Amino acid sequence: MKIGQQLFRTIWPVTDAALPGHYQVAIIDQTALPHAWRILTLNSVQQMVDAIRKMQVRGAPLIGAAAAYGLALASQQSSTDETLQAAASSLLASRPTAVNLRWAVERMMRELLAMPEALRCAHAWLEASRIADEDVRINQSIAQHGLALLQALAAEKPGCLNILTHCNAGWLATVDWGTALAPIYAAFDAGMDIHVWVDETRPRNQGASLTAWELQQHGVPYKVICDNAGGHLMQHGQVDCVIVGADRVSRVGDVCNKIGTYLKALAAADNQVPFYVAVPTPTIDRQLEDAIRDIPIEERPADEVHMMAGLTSAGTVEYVRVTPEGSAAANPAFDVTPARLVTSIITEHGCYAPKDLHDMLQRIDPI
Ligand SMILES: CSC[C@H]1O[C@H](OP(=O)(O)O)[C@H](O)[C@@H]1O
Repeated sequence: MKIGQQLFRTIWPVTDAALPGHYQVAIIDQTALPHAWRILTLNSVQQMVDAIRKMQVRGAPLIGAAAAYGLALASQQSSTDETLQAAASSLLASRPTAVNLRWAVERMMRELLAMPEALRCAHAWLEASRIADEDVRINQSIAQHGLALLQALAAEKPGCLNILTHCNAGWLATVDWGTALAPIYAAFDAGMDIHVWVDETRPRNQGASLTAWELQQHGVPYKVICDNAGGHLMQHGQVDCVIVGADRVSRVGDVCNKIGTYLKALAAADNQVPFYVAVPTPTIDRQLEDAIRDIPIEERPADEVHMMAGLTSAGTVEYVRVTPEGSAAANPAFDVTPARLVTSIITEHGCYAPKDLHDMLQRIDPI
């Protein structure tokens, strides 16, 4: 994505000046946005695990690519089965919900363990870059399929198309272009009259801090709203559709996404507002039977509920407590929206009603 005069992805390999022939991995530190732009260079799989766990790098497709690069960093130290297995286990344990991370680790390990140790390091960097490049192509395709949906909605109503989105499923959550925001960028770039309601998305505020920043950088009109305002706006005809991302989707179209998505889907159903989910096929878990029962929902630290970060008048970022000392807090990071509440799933292969997703999956080869 273009930031100022420069094109960026969210993750990329850089040559290690101190070690010719070695690479580091550069990421945008998403915990610094929107108040600071900070690039981190990672030198080891442990540093990648820490960055994923701290959500310096986040978003289902992006943590898949990050895990792939994490294995490339590990193979730079040693390419033995033991080293790679240990690295894979650490990466898988970093965040349990987004299936992309498991998908990327399994794909990398299938490739690497099948070849001689001497060839593994070079191939790891190549395969990680392939995963990153595929993500970009997938999201560009999601953008076009989603654009057609938005154009069909706009054809039915005069004036501005109001789209609500939850959390951040923009280019920051992927290698580039995003998933839920990809059709929005495509619509804006095509000259459509659109406006985006941006759910702040407590407790980490990925909407208020990341989606708002992305849309501002691109010039897309938006308003940040508190998470509880969406239902009211839908009741008053101010939302023409909802588009969200996903962290794991079952083959029948149950959607696991950031906490609060389910409540938006309920409000959308109650107000006949189309509810779209943008899903690259690596986010679909073909083995998943019962999403509510079987998807591991990450429980994140209680401090994410107790504390909030903000910019002081002096221009420094400080954390403040918003709950009484000694309070307990629960912090499930995701919830599951049943397929019955999903209007259409936007994939790189086209848009599908949940009931048609399984047939599509039968026709395409997993990547
Ligand atoms: C296209 S990103 C999908 C998904 O990932 C985000 O989770 P997190 O910010 O915790 O990494 C969020 O649920 C997005 O909708």
